[in-house]
Amino acid sequence: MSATDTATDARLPVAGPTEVRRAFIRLFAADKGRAVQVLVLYTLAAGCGVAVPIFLGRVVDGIGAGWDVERINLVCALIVVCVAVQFVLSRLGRRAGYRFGERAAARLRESVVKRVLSLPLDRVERAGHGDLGTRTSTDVNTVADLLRDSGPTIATALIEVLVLYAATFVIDPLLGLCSLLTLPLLLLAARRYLRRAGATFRGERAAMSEAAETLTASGAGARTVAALALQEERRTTGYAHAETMYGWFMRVLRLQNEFFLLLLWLNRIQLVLVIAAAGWWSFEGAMSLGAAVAAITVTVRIANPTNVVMAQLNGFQQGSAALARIEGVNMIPVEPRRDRPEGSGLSLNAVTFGYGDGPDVLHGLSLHPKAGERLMVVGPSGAGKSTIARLLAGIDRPRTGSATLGGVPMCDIGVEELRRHVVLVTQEHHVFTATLRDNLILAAPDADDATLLDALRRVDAGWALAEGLDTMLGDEHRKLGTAEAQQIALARVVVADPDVVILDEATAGIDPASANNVEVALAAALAGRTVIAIAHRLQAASSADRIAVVKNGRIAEEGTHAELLEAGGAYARLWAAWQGD
Ligand SMILES: Nc1ncnc2c1ncn2[C@@H]1O[C@H](COP(=O)(O)OP(=O)(O)OP(=O)(O)O)[C@@H](O)[C@H]1O
Repeated sequence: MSATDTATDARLPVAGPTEVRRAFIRLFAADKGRAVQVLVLYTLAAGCGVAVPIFLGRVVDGIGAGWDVERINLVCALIVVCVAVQFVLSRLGRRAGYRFGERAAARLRESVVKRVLSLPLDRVERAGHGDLGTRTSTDVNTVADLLRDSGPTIATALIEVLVLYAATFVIDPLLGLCSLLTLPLLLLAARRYLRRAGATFRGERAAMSEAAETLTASGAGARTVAALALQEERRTTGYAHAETMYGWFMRVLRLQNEFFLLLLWLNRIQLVLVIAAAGWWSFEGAMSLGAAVAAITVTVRIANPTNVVMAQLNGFQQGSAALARIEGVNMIPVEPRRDRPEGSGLSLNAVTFGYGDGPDVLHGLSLHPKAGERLMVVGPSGAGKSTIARLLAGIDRPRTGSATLGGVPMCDIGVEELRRHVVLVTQEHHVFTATLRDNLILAAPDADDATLLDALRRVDAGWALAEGLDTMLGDEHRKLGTAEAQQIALARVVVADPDVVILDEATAGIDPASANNVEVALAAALAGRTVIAIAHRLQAASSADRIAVVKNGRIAEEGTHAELLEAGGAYARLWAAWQGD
């Protein structure tokens, strides 16, 4: 299988029409009261709107029948009242619709974030930041737009169309039938458009997602791209995705142009039919002039909301396509993780593991860190050290064998429970745009300021102590260097106070001299905990209780620094090479 195939397979699923329909129903059902309120307000507003041409027709007929001025004024006053009431009801409806949309969008946003957070980490990693990012931001915003703007607009216009058609029948049933003549064509055109638009919009969104993924990956891996001179390859891939995206945009535009031109013609044909019939019947005396005027005015007004409904179908299609992608996240099976460990003994028992469909990178490897020991895992690049760290932290599930905490398979333990016992610190650390206090307290929401300051002291973060816990961190505020951000990540671990800490090159971003200080301080802070340190630098190896040497996905040697030097094997060679460096 090619890399591209694997990348595509790793994409998150997209829900089908049934799931999307169910999701819409769920969103409406969650705020039924407000949805009904919006519907009632819009129907009453449309009723007031349609009364205007009917009263106008009465005035025309009344003048012919010799009504006095007072009577005419009274009906005109009624028309003014109808316009005013329609205005007020529409405003109230729009406001209620907006509130409904905002609340539904907020619920959707919360649920998708909650769901993403509950997904297995390896699944999230495989999906890629671009795809997940588009689903949790652009797609949620598109659905929010639909619920807040297009949704209420479609509802208003649809209700208005229905009321206007009903009014033509009330004025004259035959004219009502005339106005309905173009309706089958309109419905056929809309159905064809919706069918083609669904697939087109989904294609457009997927292309946008692919393009975003390429950009994000190129940006995130900029250093690797520069180091391996991959600029040309990334540019070509980027242009290819941009071209695909452009192709989809053009398809969308062509589809819309065809449809709206057809719509314009159908509107005109409908109006011509009604004017011709009303004119003919009124000249023949089969219909009053007032009824003809009212029917023509009503038909003229049908065109506008009909166009609004059709124009908003785009928003509806886009919203449905976006909701299909959001619901796709809900379709990823999440295995229940409810087991509780009995103790905090960590162990890898004859595990084999490989990434995705790739070959095994760990081959029947066993490792049993003892409680309270400082175990160092060393080995050449690509030997499998970080993979061991991921299995020990319960991020990945072994293909065979078992990774257990307190005798329970780690991937069956609830994530929150697991993190109370085992924390993995890598070189990837995130600083949130928030105060220093909020950044630290993430790990233990109940920790007081004294605990936080103590943790900062223990990781040698003098700068943080000097600036204070209220300092706002983030790119827009106090921007942290790599070393400072890493100290925050380490301080979080001290605050979290787990039984087992896995440090995967955790001090690699700090300059060697400072790293030593941080490591010494951290070792003191973590005294009594089980610490598994994965390191390239062998500097601290002599102080480890035990060293495990990994080679080609297997434990090649285990023992203390002195024992391994004496054995004269792989570790002795690594040590000699490192001393030489
Ligand atoms: N996400 C991944 N997808 C596919 N293969 C991977 C992935 N991560 C690591 N590998 C492969 O697994 C093997 C072990 O990698 P690992 O990162 O565990 O080694 P390591 O000893 O930590 O290396 P280093 O010291 O360079 O970080 C390597 O062959 C690597 O290419």
